[in-house]
Amino acid sequence: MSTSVFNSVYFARGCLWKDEAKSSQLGKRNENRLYVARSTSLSPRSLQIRNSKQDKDVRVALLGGSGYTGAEIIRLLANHPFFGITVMTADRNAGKSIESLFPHFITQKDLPILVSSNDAIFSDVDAVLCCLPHGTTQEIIKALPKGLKIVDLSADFRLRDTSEYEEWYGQPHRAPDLQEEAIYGLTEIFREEIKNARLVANPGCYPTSIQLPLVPLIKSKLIEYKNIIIDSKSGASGAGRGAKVANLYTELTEGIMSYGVTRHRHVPEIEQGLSHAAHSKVTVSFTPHLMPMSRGMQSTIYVEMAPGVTAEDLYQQLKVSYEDEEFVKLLEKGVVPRTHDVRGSNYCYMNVFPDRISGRAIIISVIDNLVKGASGQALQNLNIMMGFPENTGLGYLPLFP
Ligand SMILES: NC(=O)C1=CN([C@@H]2O[C@H](COP(=O)(O)OP(=O)(O)OC[C@H]3O[C@@H](n4cnc5c(N)ncnc54)[C@H](OP(=O)(O)O)[C@@H]3O)[C@@H](O)[C@H]2O)C=CC1
Ligand SMILES: CC(=O)N[C@@H](CCC(=O)OP(=O)(O)O)C(=O)O
Repeated sequence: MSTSVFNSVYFARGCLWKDEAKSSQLGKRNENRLYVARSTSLSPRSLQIRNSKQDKDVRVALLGGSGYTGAEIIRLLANHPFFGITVMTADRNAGKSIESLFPHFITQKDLPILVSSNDAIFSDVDAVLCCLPHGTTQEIIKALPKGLKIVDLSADFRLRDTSEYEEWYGQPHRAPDLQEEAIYGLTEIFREEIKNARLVANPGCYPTSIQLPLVPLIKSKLIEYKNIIIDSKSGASGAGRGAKVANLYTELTEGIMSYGVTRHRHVPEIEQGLSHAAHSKVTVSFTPHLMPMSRGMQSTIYVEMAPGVTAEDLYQQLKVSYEDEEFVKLLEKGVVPRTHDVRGSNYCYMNVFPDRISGRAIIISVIDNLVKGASGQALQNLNIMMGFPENTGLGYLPLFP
């Protein structure tokens, strides 16, 4: 296709050049247009998916590029027209190239070499995506130059009460001042606050799959705040790439395993979000399970409805709450959400079912733990913080089968 034909095809489809995109109403919700970077000569080379800064406007430092969520950021950013990775860190893997750790990135030759956090230089960086283990992140973010936009995927800035952090994470909070300014990044619920945030605490994967259906139902007082029972299941990538016996093939395959029973560290995060929605204390029973699959997450939630409320009322409320949302989808009545159907995408699919027991309902929600549960939601948030339409670069359809 010649350049002029290519351009006219794109213009005909309503695409904007990137400076038009930036000066249009930035951060506008559910903008479905496709944005393309300006390119004066469109050779096959210039059409290859690329990751480094090159023509891209926002220079991103990716901390923890050698982990699973870091790799997912790299995959998603390959198609992002405005964000390019200019700095990438690792710990044990510092000094290596990304393709030596992830051979599926062999085409991404222009990505920087992984360096240790101490050797990373942030002078030419606009934004930071922090994909490090919880407990390491507060010190590292504290030392970053002011003025950078930061999305932290770890749990280090999610709990507003620093004593609660200490109780559940077993160490004192090392950046309480930063905690005060951190905004909780459950995009569909805190979009307005995220727009002006400097530091966003990206939610945990379980809390994302649980709060998305429950927050609107709690806000509208359709369900009781007690007796909420949550049974969640995660693929093994949720535990990261580090070697652990529990993640060996032999330990995972042909079975499921409950863990963190009664004391999983996501409980305070889930209760914080639900209590904020209720304006009073909400407690939940939560049990996560490790499943023999690489990615995907399902939360099955059992609730007691307020007097006189039916499952149809819950369904209608979720329909209203999410009808304009691009990434949260209430399925047709009776259709069971499956992890298969969101795999590799930034979607959360959900549905509500009347329980056989009167007065109760069962809600099922599914996400991909690495996308809406981590890196996809992080990019959705960074898009908003940098003034781009929040779906930019996130137009991945689910990967099935
Ligand atoms: N996996 C998931 O589904 C989700 C994860 N999260 C959170 O995102 C964060 C990253 O998770 P994930 O990618 O799965 O984890 P991984 O274990 O796969 O990756 C961790 C990354 O951090 C680096 N790292 C490890 N220790 C240190 C340290 N002390 N100082 C600096 N860098 C270090 C690792 O480098 P190296 O490879 O060199 O050791 C690696 O790049 C975690 O906080 C996790 O809880 C949130 C939602 C979902
Ligand atoms: C399967 C598995 O191990 N999952 C992780 C949760 C992943 C996640 O969202 O955790 P963060 O709070 O660390 O971001 C866990 O249970 O600890």
